[in-house]
Amino acid sequence: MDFFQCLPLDKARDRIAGSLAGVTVAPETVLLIDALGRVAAQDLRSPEDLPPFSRSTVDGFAVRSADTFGASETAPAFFVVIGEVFMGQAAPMELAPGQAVAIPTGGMVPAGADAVIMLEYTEQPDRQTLLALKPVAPGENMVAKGEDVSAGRRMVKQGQKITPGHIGVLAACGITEVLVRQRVKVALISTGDELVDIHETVQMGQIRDVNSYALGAMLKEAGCQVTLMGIVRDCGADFIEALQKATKDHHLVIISGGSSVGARDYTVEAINALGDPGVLFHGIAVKPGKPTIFGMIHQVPIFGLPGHPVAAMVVSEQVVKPALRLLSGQSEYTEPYRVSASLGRNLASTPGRDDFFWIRLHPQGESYRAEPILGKSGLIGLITEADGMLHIPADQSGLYDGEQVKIMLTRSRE
Ligand SMILES: Nc1nc2c(c(=O)[nH]1)N[C@H]1C(S)=C(S)[C@@H](COP(=O)(O)OP(=O)(O)OC[C@H]3O[C@@H](n4cnc5c(N)ncnc54)[C@H](O)[C@@H]3O)O[C@H]1N2
Ligand code: MOO
Repeated sequence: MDFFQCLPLDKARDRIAGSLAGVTVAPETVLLIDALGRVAAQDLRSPEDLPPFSRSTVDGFAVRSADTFGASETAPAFFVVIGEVFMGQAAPMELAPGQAVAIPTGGMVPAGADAVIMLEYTEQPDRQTLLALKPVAPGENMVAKGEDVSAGRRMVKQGQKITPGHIGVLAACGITEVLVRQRVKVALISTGDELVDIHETVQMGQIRDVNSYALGAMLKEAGCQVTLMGIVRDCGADFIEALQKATKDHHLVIISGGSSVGARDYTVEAINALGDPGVLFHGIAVKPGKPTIFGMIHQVPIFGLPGHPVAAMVVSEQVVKPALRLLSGQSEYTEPYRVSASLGRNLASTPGRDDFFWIRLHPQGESYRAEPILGKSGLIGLITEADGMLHIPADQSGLYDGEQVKIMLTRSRE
């Protein structure tokens, strides 16, 4: 396979999606608190109304709203206070016209009442008498039974990533365990005779293995269970053994380095040797990231990423992450958050190739100025400055200084 026959990015993504159709990690049950960030393996519907009874949202008096009609400071509405609701207890009384009940924030609104008047808009000449100094509308200052979530409503959709909000609503319904997809188990292999692990001392000519750590961190952030398989020397037999081991216990394998055409490049041969269908493409029309490899060894997708760390990170973001979403059963593709910005300089791009630029955002008035971080793809130091990425699609030949662009955020400013 000739890697200079580069596949367009959209075709590469389609080929990956086609290969992963029906390949999804198995479900497992986890405790609610451990479900954060996991992908729901089933729809979750509320077994009950939330709140299960009407509740006050203020400290005040539960009343019939009609009884407060026309009330004002000069002509207050009169009520007889028939009792008090206590926090955490059922309200046993039923309000008749002209009656009011003292109620705390969160207390159960008694039968017959349809609104709560805030304490500060009332006066109590004595314990039994209440003056309402302004009217309240039906439903004011209270949450009706089932108003938050009605029984049977879908709270989480199968394939959705579970957020703190989902956890909250599930807790409110008393759901203690959730069926989610397993974390995608990813094995990372770095290749290259020049690489040493970060714990070792580097000799002249050697460099530390950046990709295992940078890619491992990206994948962990994406919710994967990551195994660093370490560095494999550029030798056919060792490499095949490492890859075989990785495919046995993982859902996805990433190899970095050894993807371009060269005497030491065993990745393609090894993937083809280990099982069908083998390599499905080698080379994508993307900069950086051209020498990317994708293959499947039986049901396990294998990515060969460029050795240059920054290029490997771009490909991870743009190509590996969509594959992870499919593997983890995520039903919806949510575009990464983008912010509008004005481009800070002219940027040339080659038509027929998708270009990605790392961007630093500078606040400018109500918006941002996008400053491209330009440098060779081997320079990892650049990326620490980046807030996001700019994509120039294959059908464009560049952008001008001052043009409005959309930046995909790769980090949040907290
Ligand atoms: N004649 C050509 N040479 C190259 C081309 C080309 O089109 N024609 N493409 C260049 C591009 S672009 C890239 S990217 C690299 C891809 O090469 P490989 O994927 O085979 O990777 P290596 O040769 O093993 O490494 C490239 C570079 O990255 C460093 N590296 C590798 N792994 C790591 C790691 N884990 N941590 C840190 N740095 C790593 C490695 O030392 C090399 O400097 O090919 C170009 N060549
Ligand atoms: O394609 Mo290389 O991956 O530009 O750095």
